[in-house]
Amino acid sequence: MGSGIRTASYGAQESEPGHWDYIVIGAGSSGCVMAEKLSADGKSRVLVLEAGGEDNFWNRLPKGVAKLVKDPRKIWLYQVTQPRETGSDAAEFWIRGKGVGGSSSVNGMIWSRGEPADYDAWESRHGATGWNAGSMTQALNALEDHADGAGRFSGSGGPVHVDPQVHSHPLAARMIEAGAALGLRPVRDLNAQTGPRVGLYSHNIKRGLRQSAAGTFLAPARHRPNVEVITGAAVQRVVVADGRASAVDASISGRSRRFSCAGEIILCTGALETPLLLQRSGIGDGASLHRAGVAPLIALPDVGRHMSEHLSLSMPYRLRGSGAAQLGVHRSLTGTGKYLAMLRWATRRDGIMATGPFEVGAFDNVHHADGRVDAQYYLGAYSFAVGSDNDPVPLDRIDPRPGLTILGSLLRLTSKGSLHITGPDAGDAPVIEPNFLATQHDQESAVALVRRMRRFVHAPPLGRHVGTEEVPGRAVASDADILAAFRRLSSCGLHATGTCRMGSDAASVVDPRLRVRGLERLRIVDCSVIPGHVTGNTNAPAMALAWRAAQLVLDDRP
Ligand SMILES: Cc1cc2nc3c(=O)[nH]c(=O)nc-3n(C[C@H](O)[C@H](O)[C@H](O)COP(=O)(O)OP(=O)(O)OC[C@H]3O[C@@H](n4cnc5c(N)ncnc54)[C@H](O)[C@@H]3O)c2cc1C
Repeated sequence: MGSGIRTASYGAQESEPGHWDYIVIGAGSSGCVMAEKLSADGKSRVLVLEAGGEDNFWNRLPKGVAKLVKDPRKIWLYQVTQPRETGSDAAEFWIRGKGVGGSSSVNGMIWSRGEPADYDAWESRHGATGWNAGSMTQALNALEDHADGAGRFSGSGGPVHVDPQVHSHPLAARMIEAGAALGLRPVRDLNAQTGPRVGLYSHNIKRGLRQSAAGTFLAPARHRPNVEVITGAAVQRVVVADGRASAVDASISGRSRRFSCAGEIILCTGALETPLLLQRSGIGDGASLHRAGVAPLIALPDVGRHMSEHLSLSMPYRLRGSGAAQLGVHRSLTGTGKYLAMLRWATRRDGIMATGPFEVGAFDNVHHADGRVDAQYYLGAYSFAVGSDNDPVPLDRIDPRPGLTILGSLLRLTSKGSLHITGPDAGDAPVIEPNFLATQHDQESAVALVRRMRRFVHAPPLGRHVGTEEVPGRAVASDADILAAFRRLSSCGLHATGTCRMGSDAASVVDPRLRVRGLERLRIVDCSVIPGHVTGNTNAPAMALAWRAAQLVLDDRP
């Protein structure tokens, strides 16, 4: 093996018959939107290849998220290779949704649109021509069927039902008042405003059921005669011939199959998998590919670089005082209360089981000098059994005692991470280096966030109910101690972006029409192309990105 290049162990290749105009790889938030939009006029044949399986009951029950995030059939587990502290073990795992709907089928269902200034920066700072507040607002509005109707930042009649008031509880009003006491603007709909604000989260939940990308977009599309969806099809690599993407090799039930494409191949495998899939296909940094035993075909060194994440710390508190037991939702999430809550959901499709992990949310500025939002809070009226890993939301370990959780996320970190393959096979574990808290700015932001969360929970009228802080604990008080605790106990925000960033510069991985540079007929449409910050959750932006991208693809149809 003098060249150092290993041949991936795909076994014998069987060619699949079929003449596809588009092959969409990955049926997640963006992939399902692409499949629906590209097939809608019936003129193109669309094949969707998804590594995971079909939805089940737990995907549809909103609180089913507790089971899903522990089920290896429903999630991908990516082991982070870089330890949080020098000398400690690398023990962190990142999860992503697996199966139709992708991460939208296992996520917290918080519908968060990001801020218009985020999208304007994609265009003005990152060269993503055409991607700005105007075009993304248009796409987001088109997606929505908002319970309050159409507005400047809401749509009506679209496929995704958005409800700004899914579920409330006795502590929620006090949480919102505490945020207001801190200077955050109390709002009915967190998406209708920008800037520091507090309110109930909007959710993509309809009549008590999760609205995943699979149910909303793929289900109607797959009944069309021009659409085929194959689940259990893990794509190993894109085949490049004569300067264009011509086919994909997928493993199905242990057999390797080749699917040829007459038109375009569209990667929608998410911000972690898409750069790895490109690298396995020989697209990336030449030296790094060579080290991994893959023959370099297209030199694109930024594949797998510039990874942004939202870094989060979950802080559980005990509730105190005589009325504490009535305030929290712990009784509906544990013991017999849980069964009663399930019964209520089964008969009325409402209550605590009909919502995600957190009801109350807020956006804040904790450190950036420009005053724009750089932090997000998630508040729940329960706490959980604390483990050494400080699992952010272990919904299977709810503490039966009254509690409260505030989870804070840093949204505009300046540290960038990377990921790359170590071998040619999909089974070769990648190297993942988030590089969290590498800059002074990010370190100061982490300390500011913890101090601000403490002020939040102790602000009136919430403060009088709040007792012991369980993580990191009141003894952690100096800046140095808070930073050390944050480094050790924080978790990724499940919002990775930027690993195949779009831009107008030659070093960007895709151009603003999302075409991979250096070859024809390969596009990327998922969170990996997002070039700048999203100051909020990433499901709605991923769907909006695909909504607009599908139109770009159709505009280029021969
Ligand atoms: C547990 C969790 C909770 C979250 N909570 C929220 C929330 O409340 N609100 C919010 O807005 N965002 C949330 N997010 C983030 C959001 O859901 C994701 O950012 C978004 O869904 C990503 O969309 P995507 O299309 O880029 O990728 P995904 O939706 O992850 O889709 C990728 C798809 O590709 C498939 N795939 C991967 N590799 C292959 C392969 N080799 N071959 C074939 N198929 C493959 C996967 O199985 C998956 O179906 C959460 C994410 C997670 C994981």
